[in-house]
Amino acid sequence: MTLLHDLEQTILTRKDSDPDSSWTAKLLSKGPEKCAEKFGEEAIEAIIEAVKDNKSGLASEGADVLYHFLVMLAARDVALDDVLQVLAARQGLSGLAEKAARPKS
Ligand SMILES: N=c1c2ncn([C@@H]3O[C@H](COP(=O)(O)OP(=O)(O)OP(=O)(O)O)[C@@H](O)[C@H]3O)c2ncn1[C@@H]1O[C@H](COP(=O)(O)O)[C@@H](O)[C@H]1O
Repeated sequence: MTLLHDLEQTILTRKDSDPDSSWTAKLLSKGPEKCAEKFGEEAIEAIIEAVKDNKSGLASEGADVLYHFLVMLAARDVALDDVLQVLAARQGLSGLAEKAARPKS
């Protein structure tokens, strides 16, 4: 399991959680459209840091982008592995896509 897979699993558990119990649960309770909107906001914040060449800011906003991307995927029932398999296939690794997406821990 990768760190992103672990985070995906945590986010999925929040789908059944009380919205008042966590930020993730609250965001998911607002629906896929709100999750997508939030992802867009975070992406813009990352773009701003990249344009400013603020490396630490870009790393921090990049983490927000990855987290909100996973929330957006979860809200639409798309698995991280579905995304990673597309990437792997583009590298000519379609037969090895699952292995590439989910290295043994
Ligand atoms: N990785 C993250 C993560 N990254 C960013 N965020 C939250 O995303 C929110 C977005 O930042 P903003 O500044 O836009 O938030 P805001 O201004 O409070 O929100 P708005 O008023 O704009 O809606 C912040 O509240 C951050 O804390 C995260 N919240 C949770 N996680 C992880 O998700 C998992 C589940 O966390 P809980 O939701 O706390 O259960 C844990 O592993 C957490 O580490």
